[in-house]
Amino acid sequence: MALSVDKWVGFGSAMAGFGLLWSRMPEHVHDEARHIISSLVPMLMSYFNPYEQISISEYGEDRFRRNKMFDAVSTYLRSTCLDVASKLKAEVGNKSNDDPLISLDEDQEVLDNFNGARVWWRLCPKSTKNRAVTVITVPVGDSSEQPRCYKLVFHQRHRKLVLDSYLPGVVRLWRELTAKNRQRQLFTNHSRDGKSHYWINVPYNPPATFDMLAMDHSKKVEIMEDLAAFREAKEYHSKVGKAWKRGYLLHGPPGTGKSTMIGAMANFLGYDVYDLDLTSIKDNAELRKLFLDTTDKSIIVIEDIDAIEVELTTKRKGKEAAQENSDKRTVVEVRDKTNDNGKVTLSGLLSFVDGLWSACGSERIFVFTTNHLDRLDPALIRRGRMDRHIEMSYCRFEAFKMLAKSYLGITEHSLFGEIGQLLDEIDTTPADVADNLMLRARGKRGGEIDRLLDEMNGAPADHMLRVKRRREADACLAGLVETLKKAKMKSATPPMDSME
Ligand SMILES: Nc1ncnc2c1ncn2[C@@H]1O[C@H](COP(=O)(O)OP(=O)(O)OP(=O)(O)O)[C@@H](O)[C@H]1O
Ligand SMILES: [Mg+2]
Repeated sequence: MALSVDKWVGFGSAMAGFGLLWSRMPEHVHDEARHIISSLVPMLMSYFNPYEQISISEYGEDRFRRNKMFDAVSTYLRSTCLDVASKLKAEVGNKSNDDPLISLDEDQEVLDNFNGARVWWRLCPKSTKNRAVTVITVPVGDSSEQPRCYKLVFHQRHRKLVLDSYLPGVVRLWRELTAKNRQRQLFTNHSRDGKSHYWINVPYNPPATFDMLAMDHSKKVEIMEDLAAFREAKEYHSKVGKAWKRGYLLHGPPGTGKSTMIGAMANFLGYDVYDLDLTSIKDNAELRKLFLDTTDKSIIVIEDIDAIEVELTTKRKGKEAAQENSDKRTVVEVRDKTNDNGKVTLSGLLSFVDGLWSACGSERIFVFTTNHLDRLDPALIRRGRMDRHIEMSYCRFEAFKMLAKSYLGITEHSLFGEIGQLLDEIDTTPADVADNLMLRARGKRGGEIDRLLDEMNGAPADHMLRVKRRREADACLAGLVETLKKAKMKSATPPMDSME
């Protein structure tokens, strides 16, 4: 079929050439005859060549910009038509796995079916001339070298279907696949020579997922549902006239999983993360520039907002307010010395969260974290400003069971009862518990385990592995009980100065 389609298109070109020649016939040919024959040419052309063709060039008109339609077609063909092609090309992809990137080789033609219509695709190599007949072509510059291009051939009766449904479908699939396979990025603000600020980014693959986040189960499900609803709520937001953004305030003691939660959110939504360091930003104008440089589908994070807010509060309330709290005063004095004029102000920050500027950009999530909810300016935490306040709290038994499952792969153990009781009595962070569950405990008790395995030498490998895991879990949990008991004793002992 490849040949026959080419022939038809070639034949069409020949007929077009003939039409051109005919229109330049010498004067002596009778005018009327010339007119009749000229009008017959297009009819003959479409009779003999019922095929039409669309070219999609690799580069845009200016030769510098890639034509995204070309990339869309490459992705589409890679995912749908490779099975029927015999000439393929392999390259090393830019993903972290070793799977090569397979694509259609040049001059390989493939057939695709769409709603009963047959269409043919071919990747044409770079050439010095492009003689194909085109219905729609991506224009190319004056240079004699033509970039690579895809040619799509279809019967003229399918023209509407191809233009209105098939090609938009190709673009849609490309967008979906690109969004799915996209490498997430972590951005942070950086200043050049202490002057202008810009974002720098690195690939971001946070290991945390909601599955492994140790916290109250129903609270976790609620957050996941909230995020999922947000992602789908484009129409809702435009209907009620609200910017498509959401604010979360994560609060709780250090080591309770606030940063881990941000990673889990990014994984869940597939969004990029912008980690905004407010302390190094000069003024509101810089802050605005940075916000405007963020992309849609992103999480904008400001960690430890209380530390920054100290300064902002001071700006609003005057120095007396700062003197009430010695912690705060230290920060304020340093900041005041270094920044005399322009400052980032609370109102500047809030204008992006829910003020005038919040309408710039969409599908953004703001996450503020703090260890001290009580130190925040009421303007920042008033209802409606941050959509959700999420408390990350100390590790209790339910959270511990999640950690034991992720770290040790166990759901029950004879020490669980004692651990549950101890966790109810003392405030321990998930970070401390997780630290005890890491198999680093082998350092302490690994010798015993290795001796045991030596004795078992000759037993089936999977049995040995099971025993090894069990022993390691025993060691970690025993270590955790020891740590918790020590912490309990410490908290029960009155401090020295109170005994005086
Ligand atoms: N709720 C949790 N679930 C699972 N792991 C946790 C949890 N909390 C803490 N961890 C573990 O402890 C480490 C430290 O936690 P994380 O950095 O998220 O705490 P944080 O609340 O952000 O602390 P800080 O206030 O100091 O920034 C994490 O790498 C993670 O391994
Ligand atoms: Mg943190």
